[in-house]
Amino acid sequence: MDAIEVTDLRKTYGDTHAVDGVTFTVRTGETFGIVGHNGAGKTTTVECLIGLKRPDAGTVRVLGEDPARRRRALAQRIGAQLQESSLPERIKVAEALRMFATFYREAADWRQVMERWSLRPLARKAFGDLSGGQKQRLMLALALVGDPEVVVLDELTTGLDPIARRETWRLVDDLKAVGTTVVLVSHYFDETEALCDRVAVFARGRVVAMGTPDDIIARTGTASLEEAYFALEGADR
Ligand SMILES: Nc1ncnc2c1ncn2[C@@H]1O[C@H](COP(=O)(O)OP(=O)(O)OP(=O)(O)O)[C@@H](O)[C@H]1O
Repeated sequence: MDAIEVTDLRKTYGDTHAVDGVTFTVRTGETFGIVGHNGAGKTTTVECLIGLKRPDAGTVRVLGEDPARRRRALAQRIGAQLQESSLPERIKVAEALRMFATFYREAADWRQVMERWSLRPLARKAFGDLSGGQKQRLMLALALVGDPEVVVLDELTTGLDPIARRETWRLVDDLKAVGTTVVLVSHYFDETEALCDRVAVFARGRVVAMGTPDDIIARTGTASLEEAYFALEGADR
């Protein structure tokens, strides 16, 4: 069974067709990229995947369930690191991990998660005192403490310096290695190209290309996913 099936998804805000007939599937164990520029409909799509938004039309199935109806049950099986997600400034790293573990019926051992994501030296540090990269590492660990089958990462490395970005990429590679299904939302084409098995390129609420980064690059006769995007985006207008 595919981990995620999205068919003809539509979501409108007033006159804005934020998501305008999007179809894709994510295979179990795959790292799937949703890439596109600001306002392309990426976040709205993932909000529908995790049940935060209800589609106007189309169907969404995550692990065989409808997130709009089964959000609470699915929350036990999906880990999400969302754009601009945050924590209280004073909460300590270990405290946050311990607290998040209580949200899940079958959580991972939070101490092991802390160890695995190299957070032990920061255990007693307050969230507000962490660097951008450390905060991101903690948010990623929190998304994983429920031992999820599917992980959704939205704009994982926005605002990070190049070193912290590369470090975060390695963490995503580690996730892939243990067979977790990952949906990676990004407006960085290099990141998507480096990390994802397959990619859906979004523009103006629609998928303008889908496939492995190599396929999309070859099909468009370009040298990178970013160049491919501009070629497709121009052709789509
Ligand atoms: N709650 C809302 N009310 C009105 N319009 C919205 C709302 N949420 C999103 N939109 C609009 O829908 C479109 C798609 O937004 P969305 O956030 O899904 O795009 P995105 O690809 O994730 O962009 P970004 O990379 O900037 O986060 C945009 O034009 C946005 O302004």
